[in-house]
Amino acid sequence: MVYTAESDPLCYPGTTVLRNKLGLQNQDDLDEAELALFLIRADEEFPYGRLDYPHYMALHHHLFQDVYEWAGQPRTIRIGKSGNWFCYPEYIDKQMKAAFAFLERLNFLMDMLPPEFASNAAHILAEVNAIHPFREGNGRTQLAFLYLLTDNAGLPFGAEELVRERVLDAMIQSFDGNERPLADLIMDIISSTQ
Ligand SMILES: Nc1ncnc2c1ncn2[C@@H]1O[C@H](COP(=O)(O)OP(=O)(O)OP(=O)(O)O)[C@@H](O)[C@H]1O
Repeated sequence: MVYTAESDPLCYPGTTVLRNKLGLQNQDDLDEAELALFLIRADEEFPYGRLDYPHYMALHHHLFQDVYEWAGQPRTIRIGKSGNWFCYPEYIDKQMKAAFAFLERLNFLMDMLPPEFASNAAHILAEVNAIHPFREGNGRTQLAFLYLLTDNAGLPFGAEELVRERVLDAMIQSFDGNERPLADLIMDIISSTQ
């Protein structure tokens, strides 16, 4: 996804292409390789963890370790999308700790009725999206983490509900303070019978 970014030391000089382990300096080539390598890692077993902040970072590392040196590490520059600026990097650590403390207080969303699970999971995802801890790969890490939350709660995960436009619209609305579409989407995901 294209970001509004400040001059970025993570990019090859004079470009908006992120430095990568493959040495690819063309964005289309990088997109293609990144997706292929991500899909291989997404198919593997995810790292074990406590559904906490370190686990979230480990998940990103797992998914993007073949592409970026900084996989699993928070970004250091300010970024935004379509006029929405995400958490300034100096506050990422504090905000992530707060989001994951909330999740722990809710006992990681276990033993909840589906609508309660959906609205709380939507809130966690909305928070983590507004923080946007990584320079790239946030959306895919969010959805991988949602899968871990459903799995831990013994709920199904209907991946067929993940229609790109619907996910994007729900995330953007959550950024603007309306978490309802995201909760409805999660409700459909966990109601899946496929
Ligand atoms: N204008 C916006 N405001 C808030 N959130 C947005 C906006 N545009 C996209 N997003 C969210 O940002 C996330 C995508 O972040 P990023 O591009 O870092 O992840 P990705 O995994 O590389 O991309 P994608 O999710 O598109 O595959 C998604 O959750 C998306 O819904």
